[in-house]
Amino acid sequence: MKAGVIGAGAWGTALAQTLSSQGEDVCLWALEPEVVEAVNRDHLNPLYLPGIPLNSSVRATGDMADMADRDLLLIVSPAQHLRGVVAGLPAGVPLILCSKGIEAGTTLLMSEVAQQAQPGSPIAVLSGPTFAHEVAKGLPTAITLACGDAELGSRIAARIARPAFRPYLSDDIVGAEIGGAVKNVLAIACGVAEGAGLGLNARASLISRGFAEMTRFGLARGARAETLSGLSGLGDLVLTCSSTNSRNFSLGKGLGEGRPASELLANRRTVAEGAFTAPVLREAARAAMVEMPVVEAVCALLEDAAPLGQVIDALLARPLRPE
Ligand SMILES: NC(=O)c1ccc[n+]([C@@H]2O[C@H](COP(=O)([O-])OP(=O)(O)OC[C@H]3O[C@@H](n4cnc5c(N)ncnc54)[C@H](O)[C@@H]3O)[C@@H](O)[C@H]2O)c1
Ligand SMILES: O=P(O)(O)OC[C@H](O)CO
Repeated sequence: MKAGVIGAGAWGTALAQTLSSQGEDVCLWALEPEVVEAVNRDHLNPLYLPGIPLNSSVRATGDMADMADRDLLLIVSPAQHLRGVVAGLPAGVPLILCSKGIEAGTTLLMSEVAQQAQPGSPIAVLSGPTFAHEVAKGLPTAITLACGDAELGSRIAARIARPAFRPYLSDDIVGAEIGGAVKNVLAIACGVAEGAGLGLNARASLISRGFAEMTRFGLARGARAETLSGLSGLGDLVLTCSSTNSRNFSLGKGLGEGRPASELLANRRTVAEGAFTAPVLREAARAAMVEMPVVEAVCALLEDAAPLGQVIDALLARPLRPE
């Protein structure tokens, strides 16, 4: 069993560590030569997953040609780079998409992008409440594995499951992807509430009303409600909206403290996907005639389109409506 992991950020490295824990031969592709060197020489990834000793069986490469002999590929690049990354892979190998986002310019989900970039490759989606450093330490984690082909999905679930890493199988790829993409934007909103000192009632309201937005949008794009209320939707929403361990929540916290988005996003090495997803989600929601006021508010703050107080007041002044 030879798996390839494409992308050696925090999540790709954590997945490589988890997979390699039970004899899987794992090759990790990294963009940065210093990451390749550190993984192979020191069994560490200080750039993206500092302080976690990696299994010596995790081998890193900077050469995509090394993926030619892999029979399973996990794609863990930032969402906006997924198309380019997938296009360079060998054809016909099952792809597990682990990135959370919607493609700018096309409003396509990652599975739709991957199908265009590698039309012959079977696709699954892995998404759920999974802080990378916790998974890498072997802490208990449950996650959704969505695959349209039930037999392939079962085989992949059995192959990636570990004693403390439990995939739950679904056939709703769209639902799993929409949960993961939308929760990042809502986590920015919850971070804003934290940074602006709006209190825990406000956070709970944002999670709950945000979930209503996620559900409206998901249903409009063909997702199933039970997927959105599962690990990859509500589960990940709760995780990401509750902790500064989340890059998206932290970004929002900075916005809530009054720091400009341009400063918070400049020169960052790690990815806060919600910042890229927010305007694309707004565009897709408007096209589908789905109201997403929390998402619209996050966009206004990211674009510095209105002062924080005005954005908060506008949300609070929306017409009263039934729940
Ligand atoms: N970190 C987590 O806990 C976690 C958990 C689940 C899912 N995810 C998702 O996984 C994806 C990757 O996130 P991460 O946390 O591993 O990344 P990260 O923030 O730790 O690292 C950034 C990654 O982007 C890569 N990158 C930068 N420029 C690139 C380019 N031009 N082409 C290809 N890759 C490029 C870097 O090499 C690095 O792998 C995101 O979509 C994220 O939402 C992350
Ligand atoms: O740090 P974040 O906000 O990118 O969240 C990481 C994962 O998506 C949590 O499931």
